[in-house]
Amino acid sequence: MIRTENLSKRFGNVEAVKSLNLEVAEGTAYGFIGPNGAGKSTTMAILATLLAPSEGRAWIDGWDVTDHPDEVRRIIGYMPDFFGVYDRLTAEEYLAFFAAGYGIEPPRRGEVISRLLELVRLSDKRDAYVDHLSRGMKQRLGLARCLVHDPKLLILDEPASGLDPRARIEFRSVLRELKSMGKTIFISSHILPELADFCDAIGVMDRGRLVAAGNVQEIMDRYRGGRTVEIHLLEDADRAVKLLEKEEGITSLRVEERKLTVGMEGDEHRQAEILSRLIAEGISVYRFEEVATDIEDVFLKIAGNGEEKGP
Ligand SMILES: Nc1ncnc2c1ncn2[C@@H]1O[C@H](COP(=O)(O)OP(=O)(O)OP(=O)(O)O)[C@@H](O)[C@H]1O
Repeated sequence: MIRTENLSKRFGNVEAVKSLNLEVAEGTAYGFIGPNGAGKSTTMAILATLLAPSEGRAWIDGWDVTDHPDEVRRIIGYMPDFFGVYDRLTAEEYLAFFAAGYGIEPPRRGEVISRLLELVRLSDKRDAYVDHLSRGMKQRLGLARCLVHDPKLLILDEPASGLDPRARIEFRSVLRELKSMGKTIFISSHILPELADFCDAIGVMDRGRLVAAGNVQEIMDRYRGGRTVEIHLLEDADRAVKLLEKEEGITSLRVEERKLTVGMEGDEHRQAEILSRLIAEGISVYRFEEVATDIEDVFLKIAGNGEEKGP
């Protein structure tokens, strides 16, 4: 559904996207992950035919985005990271405006709008002014707007950013429904866990490059390395930190008040050794346990090593 070949975009001296080779199969929910400035929005705007690439090519469902923008626009629904919502319109009028823009004839508009409002769970807000809607509702209305022409592919740029947990869950459940309808969903976020359990595949961008791509589990296995242990203390972390900093094979150390999250090489014997050192030092440990590696840590590892790893 999406393919790019050496896709690049420069803004003056800034190389926002560097030789990107991406493939997204039809029907996939694909998470496009990366920190701020990684090049996600730029890539999405090129795929949405709103920006011209500096080099390389991109195809949507076989259509070249540069040569066939009209065909591409019929296939995609694009939700940018910021969009206006025409405050003086009701939800229904807002969608009617876009339905008209997409050439949906007036007799069909009412039905299309009802169906969309139901899908995004806003049927009861049909007559509400858009500026009276909560942020989560506005986002869902924005999603409905990019569905008016029943596109096969959705390109959603950080749709969940700024939403509270409940609004995120609601948004995600609408996305699940769209996925079950067979839509291909290309969605970006700078937070991997937010997408990991929803997406079939992910691509991680860092400084314009795709540094990892594949199914979530494969990527986790490839980059996990080592183990993570949580150590809970009855005292301030200073003494424990000093001790751990001298130990070999400690790959990361995060302190949150009296809890330490320690990335380390080695197996359970090594963990036992560390625990006995802490105890021998008189440090009051009341919990010491291995935890599943945080998916966010894996992401930071990938993104942090981006330049070296290559696609
Ligand atoms: N119109 C523009 N003019 C100049 N530089 C730009 C423009 N658009 C993007 N950039 C630069 O290109 C790089 C990639 O930006 P982009 O917005 O694509 O990243 P992103 O991964 O979407 O980040 P964010 O999550 O912050 O939106 C950044 O360095 C950005 O400053």
